[in-house]
Amino acid sequence: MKPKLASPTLNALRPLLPAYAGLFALSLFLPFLYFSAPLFVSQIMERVTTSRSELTLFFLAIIALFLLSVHAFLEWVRQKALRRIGADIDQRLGLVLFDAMHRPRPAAGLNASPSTLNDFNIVRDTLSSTSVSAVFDAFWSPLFIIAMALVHWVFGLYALLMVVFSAAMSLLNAALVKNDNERFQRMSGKAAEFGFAVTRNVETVRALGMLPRLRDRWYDLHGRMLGWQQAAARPNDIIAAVVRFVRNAQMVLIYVIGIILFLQQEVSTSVVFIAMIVMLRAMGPIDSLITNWRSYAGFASALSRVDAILKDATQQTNRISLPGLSGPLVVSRVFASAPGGDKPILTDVSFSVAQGRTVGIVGPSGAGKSCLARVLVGVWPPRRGSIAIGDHDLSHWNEDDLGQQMGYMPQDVELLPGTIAENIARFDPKAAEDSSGIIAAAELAGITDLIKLLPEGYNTRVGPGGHVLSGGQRSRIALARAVYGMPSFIVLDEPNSNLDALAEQSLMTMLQKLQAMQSTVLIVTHKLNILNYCDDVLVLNAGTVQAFGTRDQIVDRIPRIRSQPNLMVIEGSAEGRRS
Ligand SMILES: Nc1ncnc2c1ncn2[C@@H]1O[C@H](COP(=O)(O)OP(=O)(O)OP(=O)(O)O)[C@@H](O)[C@H]1O
Repeated sequence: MKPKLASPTLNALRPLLPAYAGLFALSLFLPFLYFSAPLFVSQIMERVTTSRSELTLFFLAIIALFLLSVHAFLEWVRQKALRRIGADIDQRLGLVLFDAMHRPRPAAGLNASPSTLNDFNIVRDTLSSTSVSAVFDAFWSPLFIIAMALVHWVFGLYALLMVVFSAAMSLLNAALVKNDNERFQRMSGKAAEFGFAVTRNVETVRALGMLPRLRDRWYDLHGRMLGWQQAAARPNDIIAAVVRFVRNAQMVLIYVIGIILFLQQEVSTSVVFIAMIVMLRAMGPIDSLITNWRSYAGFASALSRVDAILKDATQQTNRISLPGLSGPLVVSRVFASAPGGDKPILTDVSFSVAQGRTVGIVGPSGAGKSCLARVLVGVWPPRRGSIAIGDHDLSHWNEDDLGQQMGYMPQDVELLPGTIAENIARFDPKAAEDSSGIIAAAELAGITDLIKLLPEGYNTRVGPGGHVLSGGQRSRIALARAVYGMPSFIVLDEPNSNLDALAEQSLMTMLQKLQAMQSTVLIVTHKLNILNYCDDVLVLNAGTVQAFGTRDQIVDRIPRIRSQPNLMVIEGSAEGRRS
């Protein structure tokens, strides 16, 4: 069995090893071809200048041009291979990463940021760019040193000393800038996220006169980021200057060594010339590794962030797809907190709902109602306890299959970039051929009149650059999206908070139709009129079930529910709670 690498990203790219091996083999020929031009010059100096033969010059030129064209061709093949490797990396990891970014991960929650895709671009580009060929070329530096030693051992020793010096400088540089560079990367992410949050909330920011303060705060983060970048660059600049000086000086020194050897009649002048060229070739790749340290450091930190996202990515694909959702909902002893958080939000929540019943979930702000809604639809996995529909625990389902059989409307509705039809159909490509499901969902949600008023009806585009919908219009389209496919299990989180009286009436009609269709519906609400359309009521307070029972039982037992339009704290025992 092949040993597993610590990096899940590199593990996933293992099948590309033969491609890299091919690239390495190709890189094997290139160093030899580097010698074409210097050999041509030395041959001219040795043969043509003494024989004065133009024919020799002509043949030497033909050979040199042929070798140079082979060199150019192999370089082109190498670039093409690298580009193909880049496309392959994208194919292998692009979808997996996008998927993993949007799934909850037990250890870290859902904390992928928009810059994660940028990190992936850095990883892909580095692994398919000249950064790779530079490493391969550097691998051949010892060959050049041997070549120099074959010419004369003094040249070999000198080249070896130079390579060791440059490598030591490179390692020293990496060690000196490591911490500052990591701080720079972290601060760069923070500044970008802060700027992104301000851009997203620009209207509130301007309306409340917050722009100057937020600008200053962003500039503070930005300034700190630049500070760490400069701190990381400082040792690098000094080392780069030293390396540059040594690089320039080494040409002088090799000439001095060469001429001394020439004076001692140990080598010819053309050999000194070749030694100088070979020296350049030996040092070139190592110099470029040192100069490119920033891109290698950027690659390492981008790789570690992509690795963190991919670590738990395999869990989802292992789950099986189960048959359709049907049967009672049984929530038993559920404890939950936000993904990646420790603070308990739901504590020991248990209740069961027979199929086809409509349950109103009420309770004061911060009681955990939205958290319960998220747990019920599986986007927040419970810490402990189980949620089952029929005979199946929801945690055993494949998340995507489960989602397609459920309806969910979140508290803050945001539609995705696309048409109204695509949003209602949850971007199901089959809906483009058969729109009956979209129309049925729109009719059930009572939004056909609303759609008729839109500039291009179902084909109206929403999202950046598209038609701007009002909050109420968005909520109503999200309702149609929730009932698309006539799911038998639906969770609606404050569906009527943005609705006018007419739209609220459509919602009530929809609830009645869903009851007739035997769909189980759970509605989080602050507006108590909706309870008239519920069979059961669950009262949540401070993350625990305070009361659960039939509507009449609960509403009669807690008179304050009726009298308070905005339910604050509901008093009463948890009697009548089913578990
Ligand atoms: N994404 C989150 N990360 C961490 N904590 C969260 C998150 N969302 C909610 N909480 C916390 O969970 C608790 C319950 O929040 P929740 O949104 O479920 O309340 P709610 O009953 O729906 O309130 P409201 O009626 O105001 O919508 C709150 O204390 C909140 O701070």
